[in-house]
Amino acid sequence: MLNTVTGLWPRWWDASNERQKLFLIIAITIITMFWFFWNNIKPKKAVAAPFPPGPHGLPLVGYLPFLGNDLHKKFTELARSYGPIYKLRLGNKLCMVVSSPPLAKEMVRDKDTIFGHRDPPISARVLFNGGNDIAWSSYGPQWRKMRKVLVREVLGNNLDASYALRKQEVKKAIREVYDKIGSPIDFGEVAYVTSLNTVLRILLGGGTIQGEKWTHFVAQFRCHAAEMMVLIGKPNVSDLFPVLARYDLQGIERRSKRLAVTFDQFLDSAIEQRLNEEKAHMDVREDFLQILLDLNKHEDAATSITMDQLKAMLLDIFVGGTDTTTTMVEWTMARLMQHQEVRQKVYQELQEVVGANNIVEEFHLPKLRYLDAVMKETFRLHPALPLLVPRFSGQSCTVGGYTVPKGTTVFLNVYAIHRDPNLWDNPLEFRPERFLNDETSTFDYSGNNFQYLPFGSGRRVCAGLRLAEKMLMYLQASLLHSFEWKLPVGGVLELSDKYGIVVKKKKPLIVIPTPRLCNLELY
Ligand code: HEM
Repeated sequence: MLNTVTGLWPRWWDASNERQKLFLIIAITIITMFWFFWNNIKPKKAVAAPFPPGPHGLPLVGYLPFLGNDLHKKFTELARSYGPIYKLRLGNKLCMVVSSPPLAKEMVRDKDTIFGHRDPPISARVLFNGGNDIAWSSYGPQWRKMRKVLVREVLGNNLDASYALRKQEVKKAIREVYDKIGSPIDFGEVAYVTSLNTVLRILLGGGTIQGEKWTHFVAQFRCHAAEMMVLIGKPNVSDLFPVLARYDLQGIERRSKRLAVTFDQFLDSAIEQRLNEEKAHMDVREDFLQILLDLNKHEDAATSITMDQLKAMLLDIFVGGTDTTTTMVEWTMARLMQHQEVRQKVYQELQEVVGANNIVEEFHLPKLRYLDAVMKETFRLHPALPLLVPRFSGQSCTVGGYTVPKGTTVFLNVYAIHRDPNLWDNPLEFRPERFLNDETSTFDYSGNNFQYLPFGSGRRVCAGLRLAEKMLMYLQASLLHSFEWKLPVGGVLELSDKYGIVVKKKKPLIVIPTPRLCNLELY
């Protein structure tokens, strides 16, 4: 029996071994098939896109200590090492910098609602009605309505109506320069005083404040405006480290609150005076204040605005239009001083289009094609806002295949795009003719070509574009047509810039005017 059993055992063992092998083979096949099926058929779990590359900073402060003073240049330099999109941490804030046309398009055209938000600094939040103006408010119904009111109701049909007010100020500027014929003058100061007067005149100057009273009003406004620009432009520890905001270590919030009250009182008194003029049926010329007061009385919810919105919009137009215009007029003149042959062509065009016995009028402007190219080339090399107004991502998304988390501050580096040798021939050369070529003659300021974005692009493109174009060309053409300008003997032309909310010339442009027009009554 035992023998039988032991005799059977090896055979059974062999057989059972075979069975085990078979079982093993079947099991492996099933597991392999299952694994294959699982990996290939089941819906794939999304693998998160990586973060963009970027420089490492220090704990707590991030890259802040390495930024230096010229943010636009530092950001351009970093793009050479890290590519067209990179990240860096500034204090508590995650920031990204984008500097190529395809990525700019992806951001402000394809994903415009995500990047249509802003993250205003505390100073702007305090000064601009809680950040509920146009420039600082986030994308949403309030911003959409305010922007529509500005673009359609205020600037839409009324720009031509306010031409008389612009003309009055430009004529005044020409007279003032004429009084200084032959002596060196600070061209930026002339441009600033004229821009300030022009913007305030079209905003508030249609009423009865005239003469000495107006001069005093402008002088006061100038002081407050200067402080406002300092407060908005100053890096604030409270913005970079929100946990410290309650201590207001630099006193910026406190000063902004005080200034906000001053502006409020200032605008209140201008509004009150206008309402009194209305009551007394005085003859008031159509300025933006009048248009906005009429909208304040509208019943229609789509266009009516509150008094707070009215004041915020007046400040937006003021801030948007003054420093930017001044800076661009000064840069253009500096470039013309550097390039005599370009200057001669501008004068030749003015001679043909306007003539020596006339002053420049706004209807001449569309015919000044060469001057237009000069301004575009100046904007290319010296965009007034080289990083635009920073955007803020409202939700997480990807750009260029990289993750951009919700709440990231995004800078679009227009300065780098405008000077990119892959996009522009000899990009550092000042050559207005490039805007008269077939390829580039279609470049305009609307932001539709992502290679050229001096006024931004997408939904948040500059809301005052039409006014800006008119003011800039009119002022520049008038100052050029009325005078020859030259550098003082031994004067050196400096073209370096200084970073700020608006990137200005580092050193003032000092030039000497001489009259060009034969008819002295034109001055
Ligand atoms: C040379 C003149 C000017 C330049 C270079 C300029 C440039 C710019 C730029 C780059 C932006 C940001 C765009 C973006 O984020 O994509 C902007 C926004 C804005 N600008 Fe201008 N600007 C000028 C004149 C004006 C004028 C005259 C006004 C007044 C009506 C104005 C009102 C605004 C407003 C309200 C915004 C905010 C738009 C928004 O966030 O929706 N700007 N500007």
